[in-house]
Amino acid sequence: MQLNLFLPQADTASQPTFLPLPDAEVAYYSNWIKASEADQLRQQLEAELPWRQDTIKLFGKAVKIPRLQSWHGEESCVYTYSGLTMRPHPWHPVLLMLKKRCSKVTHTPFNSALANWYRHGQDSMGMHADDEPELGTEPTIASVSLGHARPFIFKHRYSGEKYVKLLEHGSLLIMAGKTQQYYTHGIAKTAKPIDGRINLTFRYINSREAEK
Ligand SMILES: O=C(O)CCC(=O)C(=O)O
Ligand SMILES: [Fe+2]
Repeated sequence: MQLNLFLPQADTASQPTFLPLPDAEVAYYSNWIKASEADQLRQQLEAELPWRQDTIKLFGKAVKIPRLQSWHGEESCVYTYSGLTMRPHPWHPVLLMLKKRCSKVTHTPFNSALANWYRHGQDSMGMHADDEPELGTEPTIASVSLGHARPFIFKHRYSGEKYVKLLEHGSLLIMAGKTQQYYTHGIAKTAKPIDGRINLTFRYINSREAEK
């Protein structure tokens, strides 16, 4: 049913690849944004978003998360993540432009975006699913990557099977359907001396759910 989300659009530069993940719906567009524009967007977001390094509680201890983050969207989009409640910053023009482009591809609305800046190979994101109640049961999440390509790891929650997809500069990854119910995902650290990467995940937050 949801596969029509991914019908090729006349105005998108690339055609999607559907990842061979049982129980999930994931589409990948490489070169979704052409390299010269992606370079410029990355520079602008690095310079202009109000980046911060948050602290979360892990086994009762305060730990700095290994990356910088910035949360944007409509005022009602308060988001709770690893026990951290984030109030959104207003939309940045680049985020608003990309949000509209993502909605065109997915035919779904987005009202918020989480920006993550992996400054180097030691920045990472632990395995998790974007399955908070405020995202709904089958969220469509659009993930735009800018900068050094990093392997994105999927792990099936029941079979344990892993699948790795390299998320390239200017790419778009769409996760939909039961992807969050059946898989966790994350970005591992690497000892390689690599350049930074920004990832943007566009989401739809149902603020009524968040209050329950
Ligand atoms: O950096 C990425 O590609 C993953 C980001 C992610 O999983 C998230 O923001 O929830
Ligand atoms: Fe995620």
